[in-house]
Amino acid sequence: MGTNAQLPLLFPRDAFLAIALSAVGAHLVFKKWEPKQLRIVSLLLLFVPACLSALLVPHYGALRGIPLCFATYWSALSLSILFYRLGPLHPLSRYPGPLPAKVTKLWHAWQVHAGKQHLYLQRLHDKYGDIVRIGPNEVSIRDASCIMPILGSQGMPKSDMFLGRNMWPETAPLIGYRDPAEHMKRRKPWSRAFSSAAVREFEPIIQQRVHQLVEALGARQGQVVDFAEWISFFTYDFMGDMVFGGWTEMMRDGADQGGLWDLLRRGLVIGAFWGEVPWVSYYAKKLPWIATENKAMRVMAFSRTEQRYASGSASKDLFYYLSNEDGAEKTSPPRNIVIGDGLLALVAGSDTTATVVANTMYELLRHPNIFKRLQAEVDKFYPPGEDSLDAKHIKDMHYLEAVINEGLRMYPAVPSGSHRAPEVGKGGKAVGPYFIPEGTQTRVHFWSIHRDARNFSCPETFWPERWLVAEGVEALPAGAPAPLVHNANAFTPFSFGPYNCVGKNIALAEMKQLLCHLVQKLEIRFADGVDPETYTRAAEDHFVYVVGKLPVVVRRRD
Ligand code: HEM
Repeated sequence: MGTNAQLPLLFPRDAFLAIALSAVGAHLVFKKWEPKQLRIVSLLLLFVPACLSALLVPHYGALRGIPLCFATYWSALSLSILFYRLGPLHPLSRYPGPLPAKVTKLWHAWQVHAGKQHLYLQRLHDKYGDIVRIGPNEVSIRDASCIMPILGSQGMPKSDMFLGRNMWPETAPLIGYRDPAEHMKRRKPWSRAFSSAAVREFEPIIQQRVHQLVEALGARQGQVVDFAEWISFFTYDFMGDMVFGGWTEMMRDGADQGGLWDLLRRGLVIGAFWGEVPWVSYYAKKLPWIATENKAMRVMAFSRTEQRYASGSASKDLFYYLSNEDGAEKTSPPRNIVIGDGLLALVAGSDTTATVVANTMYELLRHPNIFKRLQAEVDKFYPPGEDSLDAKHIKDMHYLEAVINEGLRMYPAVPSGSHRAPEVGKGGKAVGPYFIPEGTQTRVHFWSIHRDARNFSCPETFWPERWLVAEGVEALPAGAPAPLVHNANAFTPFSFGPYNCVGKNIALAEMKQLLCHLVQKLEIRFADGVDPETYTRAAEDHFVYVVGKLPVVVRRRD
């Protein structure tokens, strides 16, 4: 009996084979169910090989048998994954892309973390074509005909990218809702808040904050100021007013004294990384230092929300709609949802608008003739003495609109788009000339589409006139490339379809008012010795396009 107990279950060769086959089995489990729970992952990666060691210990003893078993199991698992991802059986095998990206999503996540994702993806599209495999289960698309089938109402729902980005799953904000019906329901108060009528209610806040910015810059005339920083001060102060009826006073202080900015920006960078590899975030969020950082942000958001609940509505700010103070819904949403959405508005509305205005100003400063033409239009509608804070002429200012459109075209605030994925259980979706298999993260790369000569003539040139020519407002100037290529359907800075930017109306109103008043009141030039290219080089794509310093000198015009 004692002798039988020591008999090995299998000969060494069969034992190794059994271990390798078990690893392939584990791969199939990971592939089919994508388990994230630590208990199940540990079971598959640690417990199973630990048990299988029993097959080798009788041959090699515990000291060699256990490590040998683990090495065999993990190697077989890695090889199984590698061969599948690179092999012809993978559903994305027909799509080209860089080898490391096909092997692991960590490759692309690293590019995202480095902040140059927008340029990296543009290079990939130039090299591989309109569809590129940028992860084992992910593609990027640069084909304007795919915008509607991917992003439109019959398109794809959101992917799990936002599960990774979201700091606290229990306070999922609107942007993270994957279920189309839930998303539509949750978007209703936002749509009420940003209807054309409601946006007019925000005009006095815009005017007051625009006036404050121009005064603050005017008070610093002759000094070097970082225009990009001041625009961010402005957008944060404005969004604080618009969302919560008041929060920050960065323009008054000339600084982010509460440290809100740093906290949110760090969240943006790490969130962009996690969005690429949601399973990493699942574990990372449990790490003590990340948990502490999350907590700081949460405490800040909670305290502001509590204050706003306590003070009630002095005006119809966004909170008024989000918390159902307008009484449009039968039941009010729980506080955690309101907190999540309030914070989303602050982040989604501040950095995006700031980045577009800073980039547009950068191009205006590089093209003094365009700046002059804009100034001439502003002076025509708002001659000296006329209050350019009164929005009455803005709708007639076609050149202002063209300048802003051109800024949005060249510098979409979300350059690399947000992810979608075919509906679960449908097997995949045909999108233009492509078939996207189920489980494939899919993005439309706005940056590349906006800078594609098939969509826009001279795509790398800041040329606002293109918008006027395209609308028939003026003729194509002599010497311009004819015919004008202008694919309006390819212009999607606010995305497209049911998940598009809900704040588009307010963002446009804010940017027009701001640029109009700035140009009426101030002369602006690059500070001496500034190399404008440094500004473009410093820009980074962390889901939102983040700009560097833009040192300028201003002079009052009156
Ligand atoms: C120039 C300024 C802005 C640009 C270029 C911009 C662009 C975008 C883009 C590209 C998306 C992603 C849509 C998608 O997933 O397909 C988005 C979403 C969103 N934006 Fe904006 N945005 C801007 C300003 C604002 C403002 C001022 C607000 C106001 C709070 C705002 C609120 C939102 C929200 C809540 C979402 C999520 C919508 C949803 O999931 O239903 N954005 N934005």
